Amino acid sequence: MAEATAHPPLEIANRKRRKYKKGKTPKRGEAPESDRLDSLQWNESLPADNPFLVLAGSSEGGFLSLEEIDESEYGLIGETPGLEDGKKNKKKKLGSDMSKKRKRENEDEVSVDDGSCLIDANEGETVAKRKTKKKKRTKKSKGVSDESGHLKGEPVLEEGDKVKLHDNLAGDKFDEKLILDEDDVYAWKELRLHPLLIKSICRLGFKEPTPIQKACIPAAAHQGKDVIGAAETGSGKTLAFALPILQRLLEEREKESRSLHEENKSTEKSFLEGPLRALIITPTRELALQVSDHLKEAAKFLEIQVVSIVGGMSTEKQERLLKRKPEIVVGTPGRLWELMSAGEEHLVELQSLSFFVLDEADRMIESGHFHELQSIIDMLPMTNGSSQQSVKASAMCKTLPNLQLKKRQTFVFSATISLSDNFRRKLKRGLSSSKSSTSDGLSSIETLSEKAGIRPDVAIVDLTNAAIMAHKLEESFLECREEDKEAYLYYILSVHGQGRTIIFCTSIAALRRISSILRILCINAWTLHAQMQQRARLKAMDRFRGSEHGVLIATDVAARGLDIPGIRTVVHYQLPHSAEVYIHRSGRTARASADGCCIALISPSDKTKFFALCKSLSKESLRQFPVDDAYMPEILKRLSIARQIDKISLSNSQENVKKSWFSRNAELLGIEVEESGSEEDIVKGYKQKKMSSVQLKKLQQELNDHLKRPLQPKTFSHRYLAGAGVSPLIQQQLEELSKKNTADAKNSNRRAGFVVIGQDFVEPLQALRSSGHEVCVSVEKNRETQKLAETWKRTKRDEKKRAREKKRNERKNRKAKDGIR
Ligand SMILES: Nc1ncnc2c1ncn2[C@@H]1O[C@H](COP(=O)(O)OP(=O)(O)OP(=O)(O)O)[C@@H](O)[C@H]1O
Repeated sequence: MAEATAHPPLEIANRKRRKYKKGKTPKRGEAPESDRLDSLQWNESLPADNPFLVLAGSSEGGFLSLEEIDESEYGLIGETPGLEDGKKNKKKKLGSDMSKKRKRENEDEVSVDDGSCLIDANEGETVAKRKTKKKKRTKKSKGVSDESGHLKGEPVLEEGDKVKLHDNLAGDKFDEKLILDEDDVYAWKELRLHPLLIKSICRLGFKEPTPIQKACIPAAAHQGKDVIGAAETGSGKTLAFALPILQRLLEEREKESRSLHEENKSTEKSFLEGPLRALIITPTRELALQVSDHLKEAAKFLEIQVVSIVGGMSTEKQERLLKRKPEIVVGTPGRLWELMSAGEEHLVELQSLSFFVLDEADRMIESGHFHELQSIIDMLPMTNGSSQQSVKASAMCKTLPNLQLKKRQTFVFSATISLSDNFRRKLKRGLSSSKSSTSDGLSSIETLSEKAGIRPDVAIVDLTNAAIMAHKLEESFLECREEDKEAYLYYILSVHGQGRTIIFCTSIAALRRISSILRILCINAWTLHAQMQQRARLKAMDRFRGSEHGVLIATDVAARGLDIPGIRTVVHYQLPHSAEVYIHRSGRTARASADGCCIALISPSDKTKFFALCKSLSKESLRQFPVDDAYMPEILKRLSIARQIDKISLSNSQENVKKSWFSRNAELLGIEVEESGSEEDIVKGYKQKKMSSVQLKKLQQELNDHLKRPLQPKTFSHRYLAGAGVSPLIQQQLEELSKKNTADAKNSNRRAGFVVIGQDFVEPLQALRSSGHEVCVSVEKNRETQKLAETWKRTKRDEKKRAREKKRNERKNRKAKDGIR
């Protein structure tokens, strides 16, 4: 059954994302022996005082676009106790909930911008009231989404609120389905969280706190301490700072309503609107939106507004949202500072700010937005200010109960924070309180923490393990020539393309190129980079989230914090700028309790960088990603056609852009444009255009023919319908067809026509586990091996020399003896 194209199952296969065909066999461009890692030479150009060991950030440019330049700096100073494996992950649900929500928000531009959330803790009548109010408000600010159109509710918290809240936990009011019972989340009990928070946790299905949550929540929520927290990627750091914030806000409300009750004052008070209590800053927009979603999920049963303030979205809408006085604001430094410097009331009245959070703190200090962050920090009231200052603060905040004028807590979190002993000692001694204190040799993250007002009794929770990477992550590399990277990427996606994959590039140019090639090859890939409109960025993220085997090609804008369930593979198409970025990029997979793998594509020019990276992460060996070379001829054939198509399409579109620019400008100037050049040139131009369009059609047809057939290894026998890379569904259909064919053959006394042999897709992680082998990547060891090899060669050379001399001497002696005779 060689002509498989005629078969209906294969017709189905053709409609699938990946298309296959057996093709001719051009030779795979093998990397020269000298380029292979096994024979890697210590590159003398790597200086003894390795520049990659210095973690330095550029000081110019935009925050996002800076992640898309072609320079690298590696180096991590890590010291760390192990991280327990103690988390159970139900994040899929959360992830899909969030994704659905974002989808809803995306449908309405306004709601995306808004990102505010009202979490309702009131009884039925209040809900009714709120509904009417909501209608009014929606009328006022046309187009505001349901979620962000939250209205001021009127909760009545009285004596015995706790009991009421417990009743809420019983679930009579909320018809929300909880994944877990209160009994299932017993492990959370010791953290003494508010019952409504426990209910949210039941809803999220998180059976037990992760180690970072266990360590941070008591210190932050009950001891009122500042926290510097470091733990591996995907370990639940967001809730580690979010839960203490919500806990304290809830406790304060209860106390306040109790004291109002004691004073026999009306306890009918809205907690929805109030001064800003928590300001959370993240380095990227997507992360800010994700963190605010996460907070909303955690605060599902509370009456707390969370608003996200990020760039790329309507400022007016965000101002409107801030007028509702949300207690929690999550944002990026650029837009926050833009609004603050314009005097946005809610953002500049910071006397009652109780929480200041820097998520992915080490990223904040690296580039352009540091100045904006610094300006925001300068606006914050001092945490350990004099009593005079407190008096001033109290005077300014007449509306605030004393309760809320407590000292501010600062949380600094990341997966890659390393604090010097000097800083730890300094913390013990007590930091100087002045904001103008200059860095006395402290690294920037330390200066930042100090300036943000970290107090001396800060809880430092460092749970990063010695390897720093997520413990269920399997790292690997694939060595190839620069020009073969596209082929190997296609190999990974087509032979092993199971689950979601993120491909990281450092430059937007590379991202554009590979996304165009992959699209021509019918692999539907979405892109994410800083030059995209925010709307398009969110759309790409949503589509990627919604596609089970989706492919996202991203710059380092997506490297930090993004939590998308089901990412099985991370491909480092280009190596990142620093070891930190490598850790964060790789951490998009193997999150919470899931596993995953990352593959770094290493060309000869990447080796120096790669060695430096391995050295700074203390890696001596790494697994080589296994490649079945038998697939490469067909892959290279497809790729060669795709490149030709890409080239023609690119030059056509460039021509069109040029033309449209010219005619547009001519139109603006009111000039009539005539075809330039001689008649001969014009005819030649038309001919060329026609030729290129004919060629394009021909190439497209040729590629379609290749893609119609399953991707098969060169050794594949035509007697079989299916080879590797056939999805389980197609495999099953082919087997049924085969059975039918065999039965028909029996009935008509013919020999059975075909046999089906195939295999399910093997995802990269499985392939790596089954046949990836360890290769030494330590520069020192490579140097030692090289020395040994050189010594061995020298010994051999000497031995040969000695043998030759011996022979020569023997010959001489023989001749001398013969002469004497
Ligand atoms: N106690 C828990 N049990 C199970 N899953 C949890 C728990 N806490 C958080 N999660 C889930 O784990 C995932 C990762 O959490 P989060 O995004 O907070 O990680 P992170 O440590 O901030 O990662 P990164 O360093 O990459 O930013 C999320 O999907 C979250 O819902």
